[in-house]
Amino acid sequence: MTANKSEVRLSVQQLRKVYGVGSRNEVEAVRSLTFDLHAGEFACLVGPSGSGKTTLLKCIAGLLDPTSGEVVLDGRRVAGPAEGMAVVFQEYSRSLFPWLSVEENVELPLKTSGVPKAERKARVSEALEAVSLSHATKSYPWQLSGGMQQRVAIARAVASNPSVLLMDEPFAAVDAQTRGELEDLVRDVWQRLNMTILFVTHDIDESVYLAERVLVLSSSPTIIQADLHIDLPDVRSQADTRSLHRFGELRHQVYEEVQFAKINPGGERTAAHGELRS
Ligand SMILES: Nc1ncnc2c1ncn2[C@@H]1O[C@H](COP(=O)(O)OP(=O)(O)OP(=O)(O)O)[C@@H](O)[C@H]1O
Repeated sequence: MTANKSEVRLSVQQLRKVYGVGSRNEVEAVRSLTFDLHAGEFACLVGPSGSGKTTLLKCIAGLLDPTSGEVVLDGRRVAGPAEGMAVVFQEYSRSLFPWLSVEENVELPLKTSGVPKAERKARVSEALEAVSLSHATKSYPWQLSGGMQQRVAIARAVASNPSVLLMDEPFAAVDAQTRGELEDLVRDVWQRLNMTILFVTHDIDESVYLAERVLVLSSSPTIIQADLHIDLPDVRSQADTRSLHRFGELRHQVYEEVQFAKINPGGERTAAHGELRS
């Protein structure tokens, strides 16, 4: 899908989510979240544990109804699992069917949505090539390493040609080296296929390395506490980018925001904390 960066792909407007409304166990998880994601953007969402990242992502994906506010994808209000959205979760082993081969796993959602066979084959092949798995199309998930399984899950999401790709801590369960490789792979896929990505992580370094923009969530009840532009060079590498002075500055800035978020539910700032830095 080609990206015109001025186009708003995803708009989250005053989204609020309260669990157990009216009950004794009522929890206001998300207070009021508003932000837009433009076509071709790569944004990371970070926040302390329990800050509502998963709740927000589920509301955006249409898997959970917000209490109020709305999510709009390509001009249409999201009111259930949205076709233009694909999600990659952390638990890759549970998201793949062990009795289907790699290519069958990637093809399945396209089959279900009635994409003609020739187009299906072309999209599966392009997606598997984008994640460097063209050599493993006939393998089964259980024959692959954890990192490779997650690449299959990414290929499946990419093959559906989504308007927005949502990723919920997708690399939290893999070892550090594989994680670095997958980070580079996602940036490569994002650039090659002109994707729009919203990536949730609790890892500050990962958010700075991956994104063009980092949204920091406050503690629950959640708001967007900071919206930071990541002005690192477009071409990134694990060794060089992470040793840039600017990388350290940005990491420090995000770290401070997350520390502030931990002790200030709702993201309220006193005059001493100053204005939001963005
Ligand atoms: N089904 C639920 N019922 C009631 N409260 C819930 C439910 N799911 C989440 N919460 C509460 O909503 C708040 C936000 O939770 P959520 O899991 O969205 O945060 P998170 O940032 O994804 O957490 P983590 O980083 O630990 O995965 C927490 O206070 C949590 O206890």
